[in-house]
Parts: sequence; C-alpha cells; structure tokens
Amino acid sequence: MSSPEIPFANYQYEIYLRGSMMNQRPRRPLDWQRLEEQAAATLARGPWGYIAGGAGRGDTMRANQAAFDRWALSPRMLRDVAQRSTARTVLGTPLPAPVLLAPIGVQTLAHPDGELATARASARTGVPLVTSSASSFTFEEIAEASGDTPRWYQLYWPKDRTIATSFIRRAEAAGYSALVVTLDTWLLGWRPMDLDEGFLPFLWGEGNVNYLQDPAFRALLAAPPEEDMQAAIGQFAFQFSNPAVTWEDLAFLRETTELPIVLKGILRADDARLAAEHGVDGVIVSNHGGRQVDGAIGALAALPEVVDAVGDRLEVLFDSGIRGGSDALKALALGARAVLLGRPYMWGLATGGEDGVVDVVRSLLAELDLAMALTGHRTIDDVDRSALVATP
Ligand SMILES: Cc1cc2nc3c(=O)[nH]c(=O)nc-3n(C[C@H](O)[C@H](O)[C@H](O)COP(=O)(O)O)c2cc1C
Ligand SMILES: CCCCCCC(=O)C(=O)O
Repeated sequence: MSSPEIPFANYQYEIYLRGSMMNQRPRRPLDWQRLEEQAAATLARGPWGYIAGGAGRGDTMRANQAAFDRWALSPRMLRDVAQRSTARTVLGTPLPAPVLLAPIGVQTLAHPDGELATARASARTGVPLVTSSASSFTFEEIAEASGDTPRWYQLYWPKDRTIATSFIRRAEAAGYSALVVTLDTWLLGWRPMDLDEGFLPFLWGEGNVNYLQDPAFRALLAAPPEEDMQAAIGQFAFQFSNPAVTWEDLAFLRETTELPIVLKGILRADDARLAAEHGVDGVIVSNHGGRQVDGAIGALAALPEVVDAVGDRLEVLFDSGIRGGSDALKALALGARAVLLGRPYMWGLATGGEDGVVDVVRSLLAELDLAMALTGHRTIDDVDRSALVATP
C-alpha cells in the first residue's frame, strides 16, 4: 500500500502554518463550490458543459444533493479519538481511506495532462484511480503513471467480445486489480448542455486511443486507422457500447477474468440481488452523477435498500454527489464499503493539473478524518447508521 505524503489530520494545520508563518495561501480554493466556479472560468464552454452538466432538467443532480440533506450526522462526545485511522480494505486491497477516484472519461478536456495528472495524484495520495474505457491516454500509460497505488479498470463493454477480452487482458497485464463494469450508460442520456453546443468529446474527434491501438479492434478493420481514420472511427462508434447486454451475459465476464467484478450503476435491491446471484464481487450504487436518467432517485436514497439486500454477500460502494468529508461519512454510515469521488477532482484538474487533484483528494481525506473524529469514531469500521439521524 502506498502511504500518503502527509497524514490527513495534519493537512489543515499545514495550511494554517504556511499562512501564518510564511504568508502563503492555498493555491486554489479549498471550498469545492468556489473551486468549481474557478474551473468554470478556466474551461471553454463545451468542456465545462460536458463535465458539469447533467441529464434533462438536472432533477437527478439536485436529487443527489437533496438525498444527503435527508440525513444529519449526530456527534457523540468523550470517546477518545486521539488515535485513529481512516484505513480500510476494499475488495481485498488495503487503502489509506475508503475513497477512490471515479472513472471519468476524456480528462484532457479539463487539462492537457488529463488522466496522467490524475494518476500521478493517485500515486501521491494512495487513493486509487478507476481508469475509464473512454480515457484520453491508454490504460497502460495511465497505469504506469499511477505507480504502486492500486488501480481499477472501468469497462464500457464493447459489442465484439474479442475487443472486450482484449481490453480485459490489457488491463490485467497493466496491473489493474478490479474490473468495474458500467451498466447505466449503454445509451447516452439526454444532455441539453452538450446538445446546445453539439459537443460529444469521446465519440468523435480523434477517436479513442484505447480502441485505435487495440489489436483485436484493429483486426476488425479493413485498413488500419493510420490509412482510413474515418472508417476506424465509424467502427469505434459502432463497437463502443452494447445496449443488448443482459444479466446472462455476465457469465462471459466471469469466465474471462479472475479479477473482482464490480457493477456500477445499481439503484435497486432487486438488481443488487441479481448481481449477487450472478457472482459479482461488488456493486456501485450510482446514478452516474445525474448524467443519465433525469428524474431518477438520488443515489444516496437508494443506498440503504441495496446494503440491506446484499451487504452481507458483496461489497457495496457508492458515488454520485460526494462533495466533502461529511458526505463521505454519511454514505459510509449507511453501509457503503467505500465512496468514489467524481466531478470535484475534475475541478482540481482543471484549475491545477496534478497538484490540483492532490489538493482536492487531500482535503477530502482530511475532512473525512475530522468528520469521523468529531462525531466520536476512531476508525471507519466504528461508523454505522447510529451516526445518523433522519432530518425532519
Ligand atoms: C465528465 C464525466 C465523465 C464521466 N465518464 C465516465 C466514464 O467514462 N465511465 C463511468 O463509468 N462513469 C463516468 N462518469 C460518471 C462518474 O464515474 C461518477 O459516477 C459520477 O461523476 C458521480 O457523480 P458526481 O461527480 O456528481 O459525484 C463520468 C462523469 C463525468 C462528470
Ligand atoms: C455510450 C456512452 C458513453 C459515455 C462515456 C462517457 C461517460 O460516461 C459520460 O458520462 O459522459
């Protein structure tokens, strides 16, 4: 396990010390709302809309935030929190905290170093990155940049199984230790901000490097992409997603890899039970950050029923709406084994590249550590639903 550069609890004191002794202020706002505003001012309209935007009227994005407001932390006192740890093992891998960086595609939209910067930030903080199938650099390049920190690979399951198998083999060879299969984005949601701009970064433009360099993909082409890029991109657009997949197809993935398989996008107890019956190792309760079904349930509102249904059979992770340490603690208290951070690290990337992502991750870990301690818990395993009350 990689160790973070600075113990989380010391982070805020380091900031105060730098301010008072050296007159140095943080390079970027630590408040993520203000960081987001800075990112908005940094990015061009298309990339900004793509990253920040949601489906339809944005009701699901709002529901994600509202779901956190329905729970309040209920702090306990005098419980000796001097010695504590946020460490937790997730899918058999010890981590400094139950936090990962959610798969986010085409990160060069936010910064020219894209996923390489995020991967280096992952290496510096010990917080794993989940590399997207729609990454702007190859899985191999990103794996190398993430050093010894554990990393997971997210699959957008292609139509042709030879490509899926090739991607999985490449991910295994590059040292990814879990396979995340995203279930909620076989078709792209209705995204007015992108439609207004006519902006769809991952499908057109220069194509997807992971496909263009893949031997199984290239074998399907009449001419290599270097000779006929138009046809290669057409084939990529056709292959990229397979809306015909059903639960029965999971057997193929289970037979293809021994990596733990995690299904991302589960929002119901019955689907969670099906996941358990199909032999997967984990699920991520997520609505894709409100980017897919407008009017869908806030992701946190779905978490308790999924944990109650399958929490004793597989690991239940959570994303969609984490905007600070208290949010992470609420999700963990509701039974999430770990949480994934989404858009906020893109605001760090947009405003400060690798350092920007490091700052966002460190502030999340520091705030989580403090929220854990100030509510009277020494370890994450001590945190359960008794830490919460439902708000009236
Ligand atoms: C710009 C952007 C691109 C994304 N790309 C992917 C992707 O390639 N694969 C995936 O599984 N999820 C993707 N997601 C969804 C995230 O993994 C995660 O579910 C979501 O960001 C969580 O919501 P939040 O950012 O509001 O917390 C993307 C999200 C954003 C904002
Ligand atoms: C067929 C849809 C692919 C979407 C890839 C990127 C993504 O997940 C996003 O939310 O945008």
